[in-house]
Amino acid sequence: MQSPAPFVRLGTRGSPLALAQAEATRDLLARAHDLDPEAIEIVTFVSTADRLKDRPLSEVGGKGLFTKEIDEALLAGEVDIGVHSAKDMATTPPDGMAIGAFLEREDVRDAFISLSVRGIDYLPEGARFGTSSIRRAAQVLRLRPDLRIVPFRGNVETRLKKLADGVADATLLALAGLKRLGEDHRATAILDAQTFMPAPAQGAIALAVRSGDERAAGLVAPLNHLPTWQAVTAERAMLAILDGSCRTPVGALSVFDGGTLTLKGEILSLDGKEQFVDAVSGSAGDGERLGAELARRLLDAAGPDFLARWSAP
Ligand SMILES: NCc1[nH]cc(CCC(=O)O)c1CC(=O)O
Repeated sequence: MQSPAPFVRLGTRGSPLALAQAEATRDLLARAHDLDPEAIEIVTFVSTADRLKDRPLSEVGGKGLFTKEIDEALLAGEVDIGVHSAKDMATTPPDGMAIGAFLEREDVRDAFISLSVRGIDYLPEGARFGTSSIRRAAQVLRLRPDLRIVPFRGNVETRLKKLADGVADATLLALAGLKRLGEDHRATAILDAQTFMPAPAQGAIALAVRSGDERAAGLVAPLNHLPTWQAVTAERAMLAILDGSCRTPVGALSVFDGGTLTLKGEILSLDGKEQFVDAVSGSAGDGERLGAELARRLLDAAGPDFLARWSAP
């Protein structure tokens, strides 16, 4: 006998973190619409980023690679909702797709993890720092130019295993991911977001839908968290102008004070020696404009050739 068609299908990558995010989405959908969670099917995809996991993302082409396969399945009608880490998404959604909601953001900060020392300052001269993020590498090198950056890709578990195997002396991971995996006790220290600005949209989960799919849009709408939407919109608008493809180190931090959003941002040279930081404030609903304004200010300060000089190959 054929089993009944699922009520709604979620598309996700198959990593433990991606699955945890899809399961959280399923539970929120079930609760918001009084559905049996069993009626919500989770369909997993292997992304290009997962297949090319031995090469730095800045090399293989960046953000769209985490979402491509899921985007295609969504457009083909094989799934109804794509569940993504917002920081892995291209700043412009592919044709025919829209972001229907951002779930309430987790902690935006990065966690420092080491099995030998309690903070970046304590690493011995020339220690190996494992990261494939050009933002994290630049931020770490800015403080500790003596450290050696070693490539460190793979999912969260793989990276923790690499640390245990001695591939590097320390690494940085998003605290949000560790929390969602119940692994935040692995954090040796939590970095201050003002000095170690997170990636734009870090800690937020985006729900993608087909443009014009009213049913899917209606399903995800109650899950949208407005302050997250506003903050992530501002951060992604900044990123869209600075660099949409992961090739320039960019950090961002949104802070709310009542209805006012302050967006702080930075761009760095790959070696961390040059850094431009600025902030803009305005109405929280004006994120697109705030992000664009901050990006222009940073570009003006850095000079016209900064991005060309300091983009990853
Ligand atoms: N690029 C990989 C990625 N994409 C999202 C997260 C963490 C979860 C999040 O930011 O929501 C991670 C891992 C990491 O940076 O440690």
